Amino acid sequence: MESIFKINNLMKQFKGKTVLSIDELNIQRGAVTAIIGPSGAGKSTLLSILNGLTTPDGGKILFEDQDISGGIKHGDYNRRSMAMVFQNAVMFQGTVFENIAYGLKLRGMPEHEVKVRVNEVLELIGLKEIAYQKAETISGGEAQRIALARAMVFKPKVLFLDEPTANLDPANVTQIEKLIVHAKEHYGTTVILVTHNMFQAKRLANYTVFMMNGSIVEYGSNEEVFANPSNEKTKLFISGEMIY
Ligand SMILES: Nc1ncnc2c1ncn2[C@@H]1O[C@H](COP(=O)(O)OP(=O)(O)OP(=O)(O)O)[C@@H](O)[C@H]1O
Repeated sequence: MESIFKINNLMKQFKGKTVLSIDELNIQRGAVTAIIGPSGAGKSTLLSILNGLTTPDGGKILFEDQDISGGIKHGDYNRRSMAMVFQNAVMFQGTVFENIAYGLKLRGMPEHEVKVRVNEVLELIGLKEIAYQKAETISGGEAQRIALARAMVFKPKVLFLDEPTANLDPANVTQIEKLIVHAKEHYGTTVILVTHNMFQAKRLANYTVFMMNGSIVEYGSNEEVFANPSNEKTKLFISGEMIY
């Protein structure tokens, strides 16, 4: 398998405290990689560095063999290959359709093409019937599905998800997970998912990174990490026995 991201000797500090220290990490292209670990382990910081939004204080990070250690600027070509969804999505004013179409229009995509793309994702997320409803009137679960649709409509090379299903009911979780698998299988999207839900990591990921105190404790295929972890701390964490 080919690596889409390559990290070496990565270091990040906040106010003099080291919050991330990673010797080596290669993220596989076209796979779902889950990042798990206790609160404060550095998961979101790592995601933000991979996404080029946060710059590391040391080390090197390559995206498709280009050095992005200095971050990725707005309007940069690489910025357009990546999309990100956080928990608790915020809707723009306007309809559900307009929310999803907005970014494509901004990029100058012709109207008819926008329509085709947006309708395709609306179908996928099962929200076609509320396409013309005002976005501010929809439920939290629907908003989160729309946020994912807004990211997926670009068919991004990389999709970053930070706790995308936190606080959602099982039906919405299932819809979102289906969409993530669809992005991987039909668009060839590389998905990097931060989750507190161990079962979700197990269900969705091909690879899992287990982090603690800013470092990687274990990284491997899901079979390795969940069925046969090599580190005692991983065993405790995935069995729910770790107290932190
Ligand atoms: N902008 C910032 N300024 C200061 N400290 C920060 C900043 N962002 C993160 N940190 C600190 O860095 C450490 C790692 O935070 P991070 O959010 O990456 O952890 P996490 O594993 O994603 O946690 P959680 O699961 O709670 O979201 C924490 O100690 C946090 O307080």
